[in-house]
Amino acid sequence: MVLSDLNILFVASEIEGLAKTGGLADVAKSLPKALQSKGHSVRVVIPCYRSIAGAFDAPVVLEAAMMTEQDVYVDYQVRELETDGVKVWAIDCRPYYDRNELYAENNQAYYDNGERFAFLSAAALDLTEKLDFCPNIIHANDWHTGLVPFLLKNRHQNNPFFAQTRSVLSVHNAVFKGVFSYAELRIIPELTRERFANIEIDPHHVAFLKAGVAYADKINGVSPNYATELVTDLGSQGMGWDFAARANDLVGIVNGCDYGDWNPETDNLIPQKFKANKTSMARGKKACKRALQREVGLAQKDLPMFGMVCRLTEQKGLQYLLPILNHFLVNQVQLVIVGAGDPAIAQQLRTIASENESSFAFVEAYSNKLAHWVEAGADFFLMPSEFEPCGLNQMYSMVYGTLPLVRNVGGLKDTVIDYDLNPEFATGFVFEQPEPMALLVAMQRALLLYAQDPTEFKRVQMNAMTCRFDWEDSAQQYQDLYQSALASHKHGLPA
Ligand SMILES: Nc1ncnc2c1ncn2[C@@H]1O[C@H](COP(=O)(O)OP(=O)(O)O[C@H]2O[C@H](CO)[C@@H](O)[C@H](O)[C@H]2O)[C@@H](O)[C@H]1O
Repeated sequence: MVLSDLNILFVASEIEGLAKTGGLADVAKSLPKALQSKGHSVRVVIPCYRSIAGAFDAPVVLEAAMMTEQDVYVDYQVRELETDGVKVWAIDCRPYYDRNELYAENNQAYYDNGERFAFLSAAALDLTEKLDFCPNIIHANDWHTGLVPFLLKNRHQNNPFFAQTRSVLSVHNAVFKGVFSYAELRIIPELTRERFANIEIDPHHVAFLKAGVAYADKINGVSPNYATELVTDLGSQGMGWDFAARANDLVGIVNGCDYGDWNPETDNLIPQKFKANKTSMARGKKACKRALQREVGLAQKDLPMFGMVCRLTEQKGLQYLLPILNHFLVNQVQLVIVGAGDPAIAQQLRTIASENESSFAFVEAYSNKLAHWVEAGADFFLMPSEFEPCGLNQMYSMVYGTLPLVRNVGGLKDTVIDYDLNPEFATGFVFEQPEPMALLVAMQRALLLYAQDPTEFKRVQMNAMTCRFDWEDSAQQYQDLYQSALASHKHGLPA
């Protein structure tokens, strides 16, 4: 097998540029692009959501019907789009995907998500055969596509088209398992004919993520440290046994940073571009900070600024920040949070913002422009996550000279070097304990460096700006993982 010549079918529920709610989308755009530039033929399969601009005008490359239940066929079309030179096959099946959002509305998951994403997995296999794109590797991502490896082994095990195909599952976030009852999954007849104890969470429910973990030929967590956490009870969020059973096939591969999108020298979204030298950075960041202050209504002063951009969930560590926020804002400091999600967290942030109008801004939104502005204009970027499989914003922050302040978990541990532990190579600040006081102490440490030693602060910013997390390196590791999947026997059903 010539390794630069693989056919790779990358199946995901979102992709940056077309449909995005979080970091999975960034990976679904950047990794296929990096793999393609290594010479592989890559196709990305996603649902054709209503929100994808121009999707319904994109050319139809396949009209198909897939049998779901006995004698029941579901019609679908495949529309061909492109992001950054990579072909995307969007499954146009309007009853499932023509909705306002991707997964949920008003914080309420769609009632038929089990069926919608079971269909995505089954149709990905159906369409690749009908389009005669014979994949060496099918790369599934998270629970949404966890049934891909399951179906490859339980539906297509004797299909000659897939005789040489192996599957890989990337785990971006094991907290979401995709749990559905057998009764909800009638469109997957394999699951109505018999029970699969190895993917069940109880006699009536299966978890799509367990299906992916049980049946993929190879599995990876999205950072080396996350891969080690996944085999523990705590880090796997209840799936430690499943991951431990596959420990020999589990590796960690850190995500990269797409420097085409995130780079202060070329970023057309930010108010002033800047380079990785002290003068350019100081001027550029100052202009970006002023613009950000104006945009979010903060006092236009030369104050140290902390930023945060995230989904509002406990994962992101807001429960550590909220109790200390008022206390921290007593300092000569500013803080801006851009986020959307949990209404209760949003309400608390709104209240604190109304009490601290000149020093704290909360923008309840999902805004790519503001994400770039915060990365460029802030001095520090907060990621006090309870858990963080990899994290991308800490890498984005670094290249903008915005020092990440992170908890020592998951991929944050693999990517940020703490100032006090290793001043020479430091790129940010790291704290250990999952508690508000530990976060506060780290924030005070960051402030101290900023206020007491501006020259040293700039040196650390330069460290961060010149640190590289290239997708090319990660793609090389995925290529190695694909190779080991291809070398593995087409094993039968796991016990
Ligand atoms: N309000 C907002 N406005 C604008 N942009 C916003 C935003 N909220 C989030 N984003 C953007 O969404 C992405 C978030 O990426 P992360 O990796 O930090 O988190 P996420 O938890 O979604 O991803 C999961 O998958 C990724 C990919 O593997 C892992 O890195 C991560 O640890 C794991 O939890 C970034 O591009 C960020 O800028």
